[in-house]
Amino acid sequence: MSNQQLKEYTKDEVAKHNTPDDLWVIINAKVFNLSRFKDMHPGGASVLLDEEVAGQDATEAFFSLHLQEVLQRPQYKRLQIGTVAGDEQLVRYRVPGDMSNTPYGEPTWLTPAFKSPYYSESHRKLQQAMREFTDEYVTPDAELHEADGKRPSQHVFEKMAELNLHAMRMGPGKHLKGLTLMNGIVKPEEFDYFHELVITQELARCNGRGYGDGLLGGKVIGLPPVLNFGSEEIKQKVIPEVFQAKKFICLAISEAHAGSDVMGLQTTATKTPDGKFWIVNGTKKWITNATFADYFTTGCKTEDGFTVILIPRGPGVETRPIKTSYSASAGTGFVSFDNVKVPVENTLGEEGGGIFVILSNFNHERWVMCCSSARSQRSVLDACMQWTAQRKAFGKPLNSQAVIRNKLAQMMQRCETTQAWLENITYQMCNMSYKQQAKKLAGQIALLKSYSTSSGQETARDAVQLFGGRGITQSGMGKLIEHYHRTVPFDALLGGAEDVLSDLGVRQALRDMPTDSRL
Ligand code: HEM
Repeated sequence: MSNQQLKEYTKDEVAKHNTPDDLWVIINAKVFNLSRFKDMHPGGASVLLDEEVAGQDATEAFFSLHLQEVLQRPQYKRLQIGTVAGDEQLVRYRVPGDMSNTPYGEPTWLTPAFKSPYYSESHRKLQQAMREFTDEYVTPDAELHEADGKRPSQHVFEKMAELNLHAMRMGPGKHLKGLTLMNGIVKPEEFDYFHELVITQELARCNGRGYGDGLLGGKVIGLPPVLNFGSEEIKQKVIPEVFQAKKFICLAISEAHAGSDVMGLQTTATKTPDGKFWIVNGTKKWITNATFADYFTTGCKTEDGFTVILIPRGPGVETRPIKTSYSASAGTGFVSFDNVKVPVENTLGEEGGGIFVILSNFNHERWVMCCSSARSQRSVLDACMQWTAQRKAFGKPLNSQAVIRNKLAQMMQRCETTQAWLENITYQMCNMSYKQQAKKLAGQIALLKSYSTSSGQETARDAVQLFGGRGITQSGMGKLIEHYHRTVPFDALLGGAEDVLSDLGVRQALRDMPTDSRL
């Protein structure tokens, strides 16, 4: 019901409705009739009958105990019967596309009065469009399927396909040629890594970690070997199907036997005597999107070493879900290949050259993870800033305590450091060839990823302390914190474990140590 259709009441009129059978309250300048709802109220009837609540303005009490989204739910919106004459809303309701007005709630480039050399008008326009798109289509679907474990809805995949988001998430390149990107906001030839950063960071705001990976995380890592190393025939068939969300693809590398140690893999591919087919045998574990994938970009041991082969779902390919501590919406699965016959034309890159195919993919994958990790941490900081301002303990807001402010300080430092380093690396990526990136940035990206995920885990731990019991509760005011704290280890493991990445960063630096320098 719009405000125009709602009746206006004075505060005195509302105050007369303060009995169990006739119970009204004012919340944010709106009048609610809770007479029938009180017995179904999850917080109990007694709190609503309190003399400071029944018939009174309960705005402060309400917002100290509920997320504002509660009032947007249709079943509760219906309880609203009127507005209060002359009363202003105390709390601003968020609408799709809104920017946070909390200090540090957005990266500096999106904060009024701050400037950045990295972003142009098209980045800013894309950011606004992505924010609206995420709020309107992605977040509601994430809320639903993070909880029920079903894969993201086909209509979301299709909406993303219409805007060519699946193509844009593969980064800049020839694959964008001729496509209309986000209704023409960005031209294919101007699309750069900052546009991709914007897309990744805005999608990360859906705050569904498992769902977010379900939203074609498998494609982001499984399709590049096809794009960069597939035959023309394979590319022409597979890429359009995947970009249009008609088919799904995943990367099948890790096994029960080996994860970061790619050369330790045991899945084998042997050629048929006529040399026309591969016969693939083996198993893969923790494969994102496996349960609904149509194609598996698979690492195999071959006669010449390690080879990557594109395996379509078919006879001999089985997948089953693996229950992990994030949502089954990610489609995390166990894959078995049992005498699977695949044409040799499905080989991606050189036979025996698989390690190059996989390694060239790692930088981009890890950088994407840094983008989303930086943004998720910021959403947590935003929530902590709001919570510690509105939550009162011992008669004062939490943020009036120095020990609380110290936790906020550290969160701000981690967020700003991660984003600034990320933007610097992104700028270098925009100015280096793919080959140069592999040579010069592998170490930087590895170090940033391990920094952002270890700092993310510290932020998660601190945020739980700030939210108390709500930080370990899956509904209500701390649900974002509970979710982040439970799922942040996925950032820290997927794409390379922290210790492995830190070590990689240092080893890359040592490789370039001059032999002629002395202290
Ligand atoms: C339109 C009016 C209201 C609606 C629709 C509503 C709805 C809800 C819902 C959905 C929850 C569960 C939230 C969760 O999952 O944690 C809840 C909890 C609660 N509500 Fe309300 N409520 C309303 C008004 C009020 C008011 C005026 C008070 C007064 C102080 C109140 C006090 C509480 C309390 C104490 C809880 C438990 C909070 C917790 O466990 O953290 N509610 N309410």
